[in-house]
Amino acid sequence: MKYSALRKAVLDANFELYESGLVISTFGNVSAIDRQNGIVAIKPSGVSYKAMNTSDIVVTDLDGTIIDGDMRPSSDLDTHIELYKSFKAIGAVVHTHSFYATAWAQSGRAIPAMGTTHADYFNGTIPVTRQLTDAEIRDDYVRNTGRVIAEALGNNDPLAIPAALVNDHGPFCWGVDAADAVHNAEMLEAVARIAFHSRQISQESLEISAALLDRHFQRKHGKSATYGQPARSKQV
Ligand SMILES: O=C(CO)[C@@H](O)[C@H](O)COP(=O)(O)O
Repeated sequence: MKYSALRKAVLDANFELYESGLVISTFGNVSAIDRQNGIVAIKPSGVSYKAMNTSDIVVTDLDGTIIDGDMRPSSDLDTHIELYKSFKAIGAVVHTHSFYATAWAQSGRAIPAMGTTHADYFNGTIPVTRQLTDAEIRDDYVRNTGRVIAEALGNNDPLAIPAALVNDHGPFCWGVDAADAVHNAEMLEAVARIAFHSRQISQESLEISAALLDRHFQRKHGKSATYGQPARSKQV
């Protein structure tokens, strides 16, 4: 089978996503990009995770044209492709409807860095996008979803804040490869849950100091990492 290594990595990441409990039914999807060959491998649309196998993973070019595979690619393909074009350092994209992150997204609220758990994985506020206009929903909706994510990240390093909450919809995460992107989706859901309950307890919006944010993020992902952690921003 062609593109078997990329397909297998994407299949395994989709299985991990399902086993993590971040998705139910056919919600969500994982893709990865091979930038050298200009191809994307993505979950097929509407297929049960339990029934998926390597040959079901659909391979497209960066225009979204299917180059190998018998099934329809995920309905979110154009969002994934838009993120690959906007964020050159990422190697994979994950979309979920995980409960807490989706609740923050549907509420139109960004998740501020309320504590060190957040700071360990996200170097600042996890942004929420603006709502799409009726025209953006009518024309090129899926690609426009990717555009408002890139807009919400602004000048932030996408590997330092590897997630965004799409208003009215749900979270998109990314990483250097499919396993990293799924891990970031798991960390996002944990942070979203802690943030929800922290705000319920405190009845106000909390935010840690820039010094504490930087200390925690840098010690896990910065150049001075002492734990031998791979630098998250390795190029793909
Ligand atoms: O966001 C949505 C639906 O709201 C989609 O992500 C579905 O959750 C999964 O669609 P497929 O990947 O099966 O096409």
